[in-house]
Amino acid sequence: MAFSLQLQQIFLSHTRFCSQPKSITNPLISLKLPSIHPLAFAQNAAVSNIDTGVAAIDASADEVLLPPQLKRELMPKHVAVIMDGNRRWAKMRGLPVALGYEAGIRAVRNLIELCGKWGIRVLTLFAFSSDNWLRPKVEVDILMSLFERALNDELENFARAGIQISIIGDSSKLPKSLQDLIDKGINTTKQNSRLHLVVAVNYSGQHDVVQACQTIAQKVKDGIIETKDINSFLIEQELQTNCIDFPCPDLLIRTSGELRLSNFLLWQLAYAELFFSHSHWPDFGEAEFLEALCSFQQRQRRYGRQSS
Ligand SMILES: CC(C)=CCC/C(C)=C/CC/C(C)=C/COP(=O)(O)OP(=O)(O)O
Repeated sequence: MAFSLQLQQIFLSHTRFCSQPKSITNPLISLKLPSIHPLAFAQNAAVSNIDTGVAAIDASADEVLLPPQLKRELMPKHVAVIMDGNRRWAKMRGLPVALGYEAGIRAVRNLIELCGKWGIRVLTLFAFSSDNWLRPKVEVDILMSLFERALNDELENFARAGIQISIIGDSSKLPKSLQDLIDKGINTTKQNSRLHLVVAVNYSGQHDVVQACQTIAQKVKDGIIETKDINSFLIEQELQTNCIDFPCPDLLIRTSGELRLSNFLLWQLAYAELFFSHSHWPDFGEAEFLEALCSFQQRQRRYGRQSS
């Protein structure tokens, strides 16, 4: 993608903030160019616009329709969401759990549309944690069939709306029909660049770090890299989010009043701003998203620097 190349060129021209060599033929980074670490920007006033995402969204700036409360230059590039409270929403209404999840999927559709309209580049949704297998089988089955139906219903719309889909997590444990549909979705949307929708299914943030460590340890053992080469950029490239141009969320939203991360994107959330909403996920609509974004735009992101 053009904007990703542009950012990576900027990154490569600001090498003093990274300890590893930046040649793209270097074996350390041969598979994928390094992603942009927030610290690289935070320490360099010359590229401070990139810190706020301006350069990144210029490519589609004409199509971005923001409400007056939001400033384009302060929009997050990557928003991640823990969509909590679907069952509670259903129980409060005396409805079966399945209807809570169906309402949750309507809220997902709405949020995807808003992200596309407001120029957010990446939306990562925590749809199913690897701990969720511990739920009653009937509930897991409901969720799996709802994922499948939703994906099936939306695939054509994604293609039309320029949405790329990726999955993080271990999808090999999902029903085969869902795995096939996911493969189809990834293939048919891979050229799209308006919004990258990343769905975490059977995902564990701790496991992601463990598998990255295992891959890196193997590279050391095979003599591809030395222990002293291991740094945060190298680790980030081995995480499952290495498929995303902006792997670290700027903003994490969790609904339903719970104040925890629940094993979601543990490495990638290091510098994210956190927003906790009291709404249950099915009630999280435009007004609630706007509130989260306004709150985000009032934050001073310092990455450890002193306040200005
Ligand atoms: C295609 C796609 C991305 C679909 C997403 C569907 C969706 C809303 C999934 C949320 C799944 C989930 C396990 C939520 C957390 O608790 P909870 O909401 O089950 O229940 P709680 O009220 O007990 O917190």
